[in-house]
Amino acid sequence: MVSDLFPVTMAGARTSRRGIVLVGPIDLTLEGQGACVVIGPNGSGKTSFLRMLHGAARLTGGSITWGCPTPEARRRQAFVFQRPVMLRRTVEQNLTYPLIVHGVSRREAQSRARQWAGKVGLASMLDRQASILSGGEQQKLALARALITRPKLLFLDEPCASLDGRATREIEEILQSTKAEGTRLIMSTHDMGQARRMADQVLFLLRGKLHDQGKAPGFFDRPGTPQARAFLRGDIVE
Ligand SMILES: Nc1ncnc2c1ncn2[C@@H]1O[C@H](COP(=O)(O)OP(=O)(O)OP(=O)(O)O)[C@@H](O)[C@H]1O
Repeated sequence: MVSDLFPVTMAGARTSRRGIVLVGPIDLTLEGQGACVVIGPNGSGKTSFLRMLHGAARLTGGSITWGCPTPEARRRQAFVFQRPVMLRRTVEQNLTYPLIVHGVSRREAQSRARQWAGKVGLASMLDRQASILSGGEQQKLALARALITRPKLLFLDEPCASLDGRATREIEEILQSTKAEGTRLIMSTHDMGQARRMADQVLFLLRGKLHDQGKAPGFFDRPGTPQARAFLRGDIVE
């Protein structure tokens, strides 16, 4: 039996760089369902929070405890960055690569690559160089490349930054069906429309601390702190 990743518990968790705390200490337990959306002003620590939880930023204090051993938890997570890094290869090769690295046969990898390219609307672009795709197409490829490994948890850092309305909607549709299939999403966004559309749970970061949190949609109507209220109104919060 495969044990569950969740709940994950952060106890005094923090990450620092050259002695400066980027985010933390954070005390928080996350359960395994739905989309958790991380919001907050620029520099409040959203990216650092995601990276710390994923293990991409070193924990410099406190602990993070998964429902299963940490190496197993990390194997079952994927991370989509704000500016996806593409292999200088075709769309198909970008999709087959993570599978082949995990020991999947080339034939099986190609079949799954075609299936995933179809799911994200890139079926006609399999032979195209990934580097010449548009921003929206690259972000869809990055999503498919993350999802093709069937992660239980997907981190997304501003997945729709600099995308237009249509590309944003397409990405959100993929994320909604990913969520419906049981993958936990933890994502940051500056787009409060997107936060409202996507969130089951909201974390509001301010100056590297978890300042407020709540379930959606209630959080958006009744944030618990004046700072969260001001941020949601669009006021400058520092
Ligand atoms: N590698 C690093 N070295 C030093 N400081 C860093 C590093 N990465 C982030 N920081 C600092 O940590 C703080 C939090 O940054 P982070 O990128 O996590 O915030 P954010 O909420 O994601 O910001 P944004 O909304 O602008 O993307 C900022 O003050 C940033 O300058």
